Amino acid sequence: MAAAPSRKPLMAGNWKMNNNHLEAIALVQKMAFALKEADYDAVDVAVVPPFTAIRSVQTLVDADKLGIAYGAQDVSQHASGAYTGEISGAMLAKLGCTYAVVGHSERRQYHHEDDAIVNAKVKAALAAELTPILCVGEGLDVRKAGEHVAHVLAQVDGGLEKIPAEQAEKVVIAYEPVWAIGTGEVATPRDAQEVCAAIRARLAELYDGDLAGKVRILYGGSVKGSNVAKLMQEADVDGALVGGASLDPGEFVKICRYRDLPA
Ligand SMILES: O=C[C@H](O)COP(=O)(O)O
Repeated sequence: MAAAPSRKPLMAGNWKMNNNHLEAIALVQKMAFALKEADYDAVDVAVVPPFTAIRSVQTLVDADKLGIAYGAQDVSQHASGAYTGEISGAMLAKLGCTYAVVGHSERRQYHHEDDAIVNAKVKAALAAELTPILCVGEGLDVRKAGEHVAHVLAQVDGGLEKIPAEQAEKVVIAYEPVWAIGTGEVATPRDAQEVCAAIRARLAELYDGDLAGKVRILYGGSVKGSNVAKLMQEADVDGALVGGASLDPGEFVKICRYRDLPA
């Protein structure tokens, strides 16, 4: 069963530390050339370039009135001040960013971001009216121990701590099992659905009303044109956070058009 019609799928390409600002322009131009109105009607399309390319992407998107949204790969937990190297939510909002990825496993692993920092970053993004894409996911050891659901739900609890419902409903959650990131080893649709459904059930416990039904939950980890259609058939998978495949415009457009692909 596919995602509920009330949740428009989101396909977001996280470029990670790839593409300078000139390469970014070329990539977005190629995507924009291929994507048609019907594609944007069917899915929200976003690119997440490195900070240094955001201004160039903004200029292109504005000049050509493109339907592609964009965001940042991280955001500071602080609003302003003496934080060398940090980029604030307000700065990103001023650049027209819609999204800020928060708590990506690479930030958690290489920059020691724990749930408290991730929670502060989610709050900072929301305060700047950015949509946080809150990343959660277990490592291989946790999965092998059968503790993946509990691990991910603890990250959801931590990331959303003290965030009121009117703010939480704007958050996008990305389930990215660490063992599937950049490895070519995609989670099975069943694995993805198990955890995405558990996340939605947790949202229903944390928040009243239909919030859980509104929040988009993405899957990320080795998503490609060859596996996206099957993943998107799952009821609680509302899109994908795509790494490597988003660097190839043809492949990313294929992912955005998953409906045309055989499942
Ligand atoms: O943010 C994206 C994820 O880390 C997935 O990366 P990947 O598609 O290269 O596995």
